Amino acid sequence: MGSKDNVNGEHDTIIDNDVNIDNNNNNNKESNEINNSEKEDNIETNETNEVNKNKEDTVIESNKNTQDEGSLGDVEGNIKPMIDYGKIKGSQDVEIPQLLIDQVIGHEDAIETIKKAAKQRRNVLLIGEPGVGKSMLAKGMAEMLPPEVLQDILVYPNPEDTNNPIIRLVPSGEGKKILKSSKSTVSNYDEWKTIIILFLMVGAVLVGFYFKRFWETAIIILLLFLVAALTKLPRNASVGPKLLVNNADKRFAPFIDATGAHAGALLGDVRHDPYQSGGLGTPAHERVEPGMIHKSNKGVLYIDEIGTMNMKTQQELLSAMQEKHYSITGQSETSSGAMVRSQPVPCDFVLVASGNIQVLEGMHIAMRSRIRGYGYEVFMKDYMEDTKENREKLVQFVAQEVKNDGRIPHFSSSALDEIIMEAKRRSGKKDALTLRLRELGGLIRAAGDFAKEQGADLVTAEHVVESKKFSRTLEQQIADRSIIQRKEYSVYNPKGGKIGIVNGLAVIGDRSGLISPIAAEAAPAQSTHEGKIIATGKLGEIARESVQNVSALIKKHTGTDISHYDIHVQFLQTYDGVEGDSASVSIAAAVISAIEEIPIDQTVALTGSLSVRGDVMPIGGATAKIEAAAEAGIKKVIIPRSNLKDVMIEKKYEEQIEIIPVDSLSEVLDNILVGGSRKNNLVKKMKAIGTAVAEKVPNTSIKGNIPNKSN
Ligand SMILES: Nc1ncnc2c1ncn2[C@@H]1O[C@H](COP(=O)(O)OP(=O)(O)OP(=O)(O)O)[C@@H](O)[C@H]1O
Repeated sequence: MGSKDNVNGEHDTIIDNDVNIDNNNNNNKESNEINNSEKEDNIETNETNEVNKNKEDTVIESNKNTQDEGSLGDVEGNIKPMIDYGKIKGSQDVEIPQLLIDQVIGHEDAIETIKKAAKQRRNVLLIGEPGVGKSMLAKGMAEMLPPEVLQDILVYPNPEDTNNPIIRLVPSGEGKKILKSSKSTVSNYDEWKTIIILFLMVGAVLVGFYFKRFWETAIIILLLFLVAALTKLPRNASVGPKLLVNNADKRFAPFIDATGAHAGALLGDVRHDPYQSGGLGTPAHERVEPGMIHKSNKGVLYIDEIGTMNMKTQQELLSAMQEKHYSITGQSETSSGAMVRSQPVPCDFVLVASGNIQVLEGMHIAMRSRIRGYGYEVFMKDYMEDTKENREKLVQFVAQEVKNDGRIPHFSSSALDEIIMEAKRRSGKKDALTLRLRELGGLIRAAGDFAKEQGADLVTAEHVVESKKFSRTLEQQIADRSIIQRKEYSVYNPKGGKIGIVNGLAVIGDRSGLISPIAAEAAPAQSTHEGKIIATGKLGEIARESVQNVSALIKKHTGTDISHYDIHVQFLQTYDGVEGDSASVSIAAAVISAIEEIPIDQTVALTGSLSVRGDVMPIGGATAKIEAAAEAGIKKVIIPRSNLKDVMIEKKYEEQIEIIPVDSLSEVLDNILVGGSRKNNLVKKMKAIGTAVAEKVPNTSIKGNIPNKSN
């Protein structure tokens, strides 16, 4: 991009790269090589210079902007730390708060709500992107619930009805003691029984020998043996309770993650016992298994993606929440466990449900209403403001991640700077830092692993930068490969000018840019009434819409009625899932180029969403798109002006690509079409579209162009 050069006044203006194509050759639809000659039609010279001067202003401004926000260095090249580290040399010097809730970064409002909910034992629904800290908040909430109210739950045999085991609650820690004493009672009884029988057997042998009555002695011994064996069998009456929930020695209220749990694990179950008939099997109470709702009694039950849980289970969960106790029974109807139903087991938990916004669709309507009525709903942020305090919090986050991982070295201040910078880039916004911290944690671990591999004691900025290369997401890897493939098969070629072909830009996944060439062809309509827009593939709808949007503008300002044409639009080698709205400006440019037979500069790539008025509206993923264009060898990239503040390209791309922010379609055409008077005539006419926008944004290149009323 040459940002520093430009700031220092040594900017390469786009005049240098501007190209002229002989107007007389414009009827020829074949590719035209761009030449760097200064041949301009005299009539157009003054205006072109004006346009180019304005372009310079615009480019300088854009580069300044990315310089300010996207670089660690200042204009002189001095490295400016992201925060004032003071005495802190690295993450090893950063204090980590004791409580988990204080380790959660960037969700002040959500933390406030969680604290309130913990105090009043309210349910909470957390909605947000993956990896922003939802389960961390839920765990933090459990730490805030009072542990002194915890109870142990025991299940006893019911002598009156063996299929209805008895439930008993005792203060936490008592359960273990009861179990121990009942076990020792049983074992003492067994020991005494064995000693007495042995004693009787020895006595019988001695008496038998003394009186020489061997047959009688043998029979007595056999009988004693039988008695011993039979008294072992019916254990039911003598065995003690089973400890269902043990909260002994717990410092905090339980946090149970029931994400993806099936009904048995969630609600409790009674195990099947094939030998239970005839009283020979395991007693019913010993087969009772607690559910997560019981284990989380007096604590937090956390369920991520609650909408994926089946409705029946959600309904049961709801009744457990309402009643605060739930009897345990066998979940499988065909199992002997289904005959058993325990007395109600307490399950007084606080529910923290979470997921992304789609999760609401699968959520039981009464469950949502219950949370709303007896709790709070929180929409989590995925970025926080880029302030000094928040940067410091990110440093704390790095220290936490290093400590939690336990296998990587600490981060030096330069590495911390690099992480803050990456958080900025990943937010996709100028004044923001990402809160998708699980993924940022991935980069921290990758950089740590790399530093360790290199035998370093501290992670440095270089380690972070290097590790970004091998910790690329799948989408980034797909995008990289597609760039190579497309280059190999000449799907696009960043050279010269071509009629009807434009280098569009798209995003796959979260933040991976992709060159998406679009081809348009215009032929006189076959139908006598009206031309057709023929667009293929998944993005056909967007193509049609885009051409329709632009048709009124073209007719009004160029006099060309596109309904006299059949227009074909094709996305060359486009992947499924490429988001398409940002292609609308590109499609419009390709169609205008095809109709007007003016070539498009292939060294330029383009992104933007087009309004019916011809305004270029903001799009997502500006940074990723610009970086993809630079990777693909593109020299200039046109983006909506309103996206300029979001641009934070990596330093290595800054020298490679020039960013041209625009407001209107006419500016797009001005920057992307090549040619002399033909192009200039068209742009001049199209300028009329942008006038309204120019009034709003005075520093655009539209200055001085008056709408041509004659058109
Ligand atoms: N706001 C945050 N503050 C501190 N650490 C965070 C934050 N968000 C995420 N992390 C880190 O990322 C890890 C994963 O976060 P967590 O499991 O809470 O995300 P989540 O929103 O529940 O994700 P998912 O919906 O995919 O389960 C945490 O253990 C922590 O290391």
